[in-house]
Amino acid sequence: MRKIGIIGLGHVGRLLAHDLVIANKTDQLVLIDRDDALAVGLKTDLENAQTALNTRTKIILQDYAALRNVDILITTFGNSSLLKKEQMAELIRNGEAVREIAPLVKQSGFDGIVLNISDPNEAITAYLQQQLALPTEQVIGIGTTIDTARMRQSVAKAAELSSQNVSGFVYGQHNGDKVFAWSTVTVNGQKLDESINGHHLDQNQLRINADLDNWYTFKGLGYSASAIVAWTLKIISAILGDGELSVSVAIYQPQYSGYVSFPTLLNRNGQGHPLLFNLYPVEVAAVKTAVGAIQQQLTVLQQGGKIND
Ligand SMILES: NC(=O)c1ccc[n+]([C@@H]2O[C@H](COP(=O)([O-])OP(=O)(O)OC[C@H]3O[C@@H](n4cnc5c(N)ncnc54)[C@H](O)[C@@H]3O)[C@@H](O)[C@H]2O)c1
Repeated sequence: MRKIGIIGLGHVGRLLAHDLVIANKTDQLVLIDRDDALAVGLKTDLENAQTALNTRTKIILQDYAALRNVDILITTFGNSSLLKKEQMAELIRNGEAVREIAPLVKQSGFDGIVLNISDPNEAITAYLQQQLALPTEQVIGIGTTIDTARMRQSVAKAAELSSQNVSGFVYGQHNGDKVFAWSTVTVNGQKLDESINGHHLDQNQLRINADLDNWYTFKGLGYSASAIVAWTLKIISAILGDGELSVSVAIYQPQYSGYVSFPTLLNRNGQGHPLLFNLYPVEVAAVKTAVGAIQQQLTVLQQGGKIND
């Protein structure tokens, strides 16, 4: 039996719940939010939706104890409207949410895989791992998955190809010290310093275009959900046993003694092997800078940062 939990039923959590039910990706779904009316509304809507389906997902509401035998717990708590003010504005609030949620998850006896979406992603993932006291392999964050997808799409558009032809990764810190590791990027096996499909690609412009996608999404919608949910579903499939997936996710990287977004092979056990590329020295230095920035945020969280506004 497949069982998934979601904590936080805002834009991301509720779209994810919808897709899991519609595509029959789980047998049981535990839904939790601090807003009772929102949780009840979502459960009712999803149960009504199932009248049009030939499949059935059992929905369990607001019950931390039901997380005991969950395979994957997706954390999507937060307040994404704060991002309009400042990219790291959720740090303190989401730190408080971790301190509220973690004892309840622990008490349930949960021993599955945590996939954290909440931001600032790497620091909140690291803090969740510490507060849940689970092995690092079991606690991963979505990290720079979307940044990587946007980078590949930016390269693909410039080369007039589909993004399936592009490989390579963004390392570091989602929405912060992102490291576009151009040394890892290839288009059908060709490095970017060669002419690609008749185009000479400018890395600065590629980066600007990738970042612009984020800007347009937030300016128009005020949040982002579709891309993150699509990649979360791909990761869930890999963890539930459909094979292995290489993504740039927030993992504990012993080489850097901390959590950082790093290309990794995900499989049934959660974090599989980190993928080790020969980065340019400037890229290694940038990853170290990102690790330092993530560690600073983690220190704020560990010191019990409080909201003073
Ligand atoms: N890493 C990425 O690429 C990426 C992309 C999109 C969103 N995000 C992040 O994901 C998180 C969710 O985004 P969203 O747009 O759905 O946010 P949202 O503000 O729409 O919803 C957050 C939900 O979390 C709930 N919540 C807050 N604290 C809680 C707690 N202690 N216990 C239970 N529920 C709690 C709120 O009631 C709300 O329903 C945010 O942190 C956002 O920044 C990350």
